[in-house]
Amino acid sequence: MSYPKSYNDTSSTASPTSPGSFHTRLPQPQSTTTTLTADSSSRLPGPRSRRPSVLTLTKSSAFASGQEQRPSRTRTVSDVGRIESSSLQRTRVLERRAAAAAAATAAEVRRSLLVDHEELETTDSSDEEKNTRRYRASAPLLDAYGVPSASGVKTRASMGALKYSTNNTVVPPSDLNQKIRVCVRKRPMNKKEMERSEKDIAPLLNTRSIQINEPKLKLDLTRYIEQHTFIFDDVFDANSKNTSVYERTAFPLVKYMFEGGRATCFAYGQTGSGKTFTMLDPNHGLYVLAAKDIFALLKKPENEHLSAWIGLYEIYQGHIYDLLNERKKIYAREDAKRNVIISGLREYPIDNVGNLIQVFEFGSNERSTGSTVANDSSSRSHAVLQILLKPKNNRKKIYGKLSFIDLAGSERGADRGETDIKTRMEGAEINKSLLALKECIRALDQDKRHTPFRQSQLTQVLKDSFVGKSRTCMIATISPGGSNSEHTLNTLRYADRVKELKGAKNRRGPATGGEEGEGEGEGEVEGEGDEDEEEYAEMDSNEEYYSNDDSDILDEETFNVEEENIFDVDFPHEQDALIRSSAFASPSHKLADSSYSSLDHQQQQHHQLHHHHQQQHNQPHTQHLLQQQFSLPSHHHPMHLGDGPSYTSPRLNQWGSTSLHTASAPIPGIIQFDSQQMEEFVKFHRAEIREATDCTKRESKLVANISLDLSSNQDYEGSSHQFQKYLLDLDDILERKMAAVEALRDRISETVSQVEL
Ligand SMILES: Nc1ncnc2c1ncn2[C@@H]1O[C@H](COP(=O)(O)OP(=O)(O)OP(=O)(O)O)[C@@H](O)[C@H]1O
Repeated sequence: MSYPKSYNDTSSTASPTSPGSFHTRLPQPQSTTTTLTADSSSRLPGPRSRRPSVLTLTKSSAFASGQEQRPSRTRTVSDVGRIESSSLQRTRVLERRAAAAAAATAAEVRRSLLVDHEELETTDSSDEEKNTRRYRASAPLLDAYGVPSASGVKTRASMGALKYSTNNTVVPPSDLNQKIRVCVRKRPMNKKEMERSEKDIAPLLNTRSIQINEPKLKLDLTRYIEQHTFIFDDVFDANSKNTSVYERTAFPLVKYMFEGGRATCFAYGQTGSGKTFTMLDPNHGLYVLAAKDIFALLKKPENEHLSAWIGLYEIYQGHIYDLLNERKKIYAREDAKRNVIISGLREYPIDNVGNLIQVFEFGSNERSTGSTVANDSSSRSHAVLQILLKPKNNRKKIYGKLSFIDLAGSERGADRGETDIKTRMEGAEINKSLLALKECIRALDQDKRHTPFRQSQLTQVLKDSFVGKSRTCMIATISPGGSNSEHTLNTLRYADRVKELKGAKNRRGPATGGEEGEGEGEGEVEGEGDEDEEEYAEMDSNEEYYSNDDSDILDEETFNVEEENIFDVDFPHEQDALIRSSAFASPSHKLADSSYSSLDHQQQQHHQLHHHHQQQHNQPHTQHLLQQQFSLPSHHHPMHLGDGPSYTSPRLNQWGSTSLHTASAPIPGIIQFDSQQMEEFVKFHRAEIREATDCTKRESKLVANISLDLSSNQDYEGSSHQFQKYLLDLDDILERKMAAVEALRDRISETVSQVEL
């Protein structure tokens, strides 16, 4: 097992068993202390002295070498007590100093781990000996409990970055009323794993953090362990019962449902990691425990007007099938108030747990399962059990809703042992929908204006669990065995990405409502159109924007397609100004299209930039024009500001005092750009960056999709067709990108040509 560098550093100076190791762990003084003697040590002021270890060594070595020149005196009986008490005192002083020094060292370690990111980053790659994963510099600052402080979150804070400090620390329980909670459940070792004598690689550090000891192999085939530590809202150990998992996951959602909310509890994880066991086990799955509470709550006088209904369906290969109605194919649609309705879904009124279990068991026999390497009865579909609360006098109205989702396994096709096309297609579809789900949760947690519900059937049917008055609890299930380490890490990273965005949200300031996460435009009552709903419609017409991705293929670390663009964030007003600007639409670049004003801004920009591209052959080449314009003696060239007088630098006037040059006092050879001209150029440049960035995003999605298609499509003709389409799309994107760059270059020449030298 390896430890973070700083830990090693602090403990490596002496073997724990060596004499004086207690002292030698203390920070060493800069200078040597050979002049110190035992006598002088006792005169040292306590708090400032940090030299006991050296003192001890110095003293003994001095005695040993006979250099000590103290006058000898015979010990008397009266000395005994004095000596003992002084040595006791000295021991106490040393202990106090050691404790203070250890605390200082720990603080130093903590600081170096959490604050000095640069140092961490640089040691990361080189420090192979430590074999401990370093995390991104975006790690949040931690409070005393190792929990990120809201103010300290710098960027997209990875909860996984909370490291090292969590070991054996008591952490406060997380808030049960958060809009999104992410928990982890570890299952016990199964028979096969025990037979293989696999090690448990996922020890819990406390109730909220878990460590993964990933077995790795160096190039020279030496084995080593890489440690990863994650923090979540709750982490449940292998011996946790479903009841304790329920208390902190689904139970708060049940209460919320009775407040009129829509809630979703879903399990995500590798095949065989315990999703079905956790969610839908007929004896003690969370849905059974929830049902008990729901029926108990329904008996309360204040809920007498409500009744419970259940529906059970699966999403398989992008289609929805009613499991309580002979797998009839059904469809998701929206009602007039934009509530998601599973049209044709058979719902059963239920008033006791026995009935519920009976109905559920009947339905789950219909579910699509298959055998995988890891699980003999693996779910090949997402199963959704929805419990609706409806007013007794109005069956059509939904008061509250709780969905339990048992997702299909999250691992890669190859790992599922998918050999035939059907199974591979299933796997591809599963991966797409899981990525879509993650994107929706992210968008939800960030209160993004657009949530990509249309990306998959899964997110589409869950839309109303995401918008408005909604809450979500994700339970990431993991297997503890070493053979699953890669999947376990993938699962935890997926969960971590969902969780980490809470940091981004918190950074924008606390919620203003009574409950956490409900202050930002939430709390709408059932059926009321909210902002998200309106935007949902808006995004419907723009499906192209949300192409499908596959989490195994799209490298999100490298390119996060949902990341905010700093250029949009910092200067949101500029785009409008740019479009309205007459300078932007200069005669040569105005759109001939009469529908110009009805195009959205992005399209307008695209058209303008594209138009530039088409016109480039009629225009003098930028470089040529620049050469013409800037064909000045070198000391007058604007690129050689150091050689000539600086436009803004202070200059001595005739009386020897300094004066600033202004535009009204032109300097020979320096182009006098109009301030408006400069501003507009910068805006244009920003537009070009946006366009290029958008193109790059599209490229990234395109390559993700083709990778997915190629890996899941075994039909040669189909693949060629997909590939051809990919090439055409790529060509379009590249043309747009080049048009943007060319337009910018044209703009440079245009700007330069408009000024007088
Ligand atoms: N916490 C647990 N305690 C005891 N047994 C468990 C636990 N979790 C899972 N198991 C057992 O592990 C096996 C696999 O679990 P389960 O079928 O729930 O996995 P899964 O994640 O739903 O798999 P798939 O994605 O393939 O459907 C089952 O036999 C189940 O009883």
